[in-house]
Amino acid sequence: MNGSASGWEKRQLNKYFFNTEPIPRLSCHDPLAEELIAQEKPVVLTDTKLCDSALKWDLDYLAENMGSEKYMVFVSKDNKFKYYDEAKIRQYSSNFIPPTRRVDMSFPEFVRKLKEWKEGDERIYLQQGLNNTVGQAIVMDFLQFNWEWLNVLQKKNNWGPLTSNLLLVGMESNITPVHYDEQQNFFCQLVGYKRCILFAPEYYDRLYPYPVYHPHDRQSQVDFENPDFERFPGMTHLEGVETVLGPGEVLHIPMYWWHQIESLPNRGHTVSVNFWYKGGPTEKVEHPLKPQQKLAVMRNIEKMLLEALKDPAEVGPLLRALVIGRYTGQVAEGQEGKL
Ligand SMILES: O=C(O)CCC(=O)C(=O)O
Ligand SMILES: [Fe+2]
Repeated sequence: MNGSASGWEKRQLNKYFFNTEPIPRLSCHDPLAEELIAQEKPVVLTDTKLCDSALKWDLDYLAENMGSEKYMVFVSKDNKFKYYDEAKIRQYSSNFIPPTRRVDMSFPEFVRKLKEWKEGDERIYLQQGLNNTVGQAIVMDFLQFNWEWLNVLQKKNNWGPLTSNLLLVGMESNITPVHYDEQQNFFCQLVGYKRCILFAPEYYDRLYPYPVYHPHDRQSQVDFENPDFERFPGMTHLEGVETVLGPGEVLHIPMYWWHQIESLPNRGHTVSVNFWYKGGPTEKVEHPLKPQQKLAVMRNIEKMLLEALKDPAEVGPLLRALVIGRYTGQVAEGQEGKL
């Protein structure tokens, strides 16, 4: 993979400890592209014209047309912006220290901060769902998205409704650490370049997700830049797929696929917009279940246990008592599973 012609070079990419294969890059008219989407596999579509009307959404255009509403901007001391659920902090984790801080600001204020930024300052990342407060020009651009193409795919794949379009405006080198989402995603790059590293849902246990009650639910506990192999030995077996997404390109991130997204260093800021769709209803369940179906089952079991026990600290001992020596080859030591 050498994208120097399209504006980036391989040596700009962080070196990680796992191998990756390139994600297929196809025309949206190629039948294989639709096949991959139907099979819930990632694919880069190079010519959807999905957001061509938004390729002009640079900082000045957005500052002028986003309206005067305040937008969600995350502030980080380093280049990582790990998501956390504010409601889950209130519910269970009063001692949780958020790794980033949310500051709401108007778009012109955000752009001013971006332009004034210098090495050593805190980094910023705007992440805001598009809503009806945006100005008329943005509404017009939005209406010109290639909805026809999207609607056909949504129907073909039996997806649920579009739930939101997240607008992401980031600084070069910003990283959204590895996590999975519970929705289907068409991720559309508008300005600048993003490296997208994905892992299949079967890597669930090798990426060590936080427990569901935790504010970092759906995020991996693993840090690719500082991997702790003693604590997370399964990561040594990771194999990913990746691509660098440029303006006008769309990446399908299937539901439950792990992804880490990095704005390339030294290539300027980035603007992206995503399309999140609810997954389709499961029609006929076939066994063995697919990894993503097992993952959904595990999430439900975890949530039910928490609902019953009320205390996250009680979930682990109960699960250990249920499993060790009964569903595992290990002999129970009699204290592992203290209820
Ligand atoms: O672009 C990013 O930084 C993160 C995007 C993401 O995780 C998503 O669209 O699901
Ligand atoms: Fe995501």
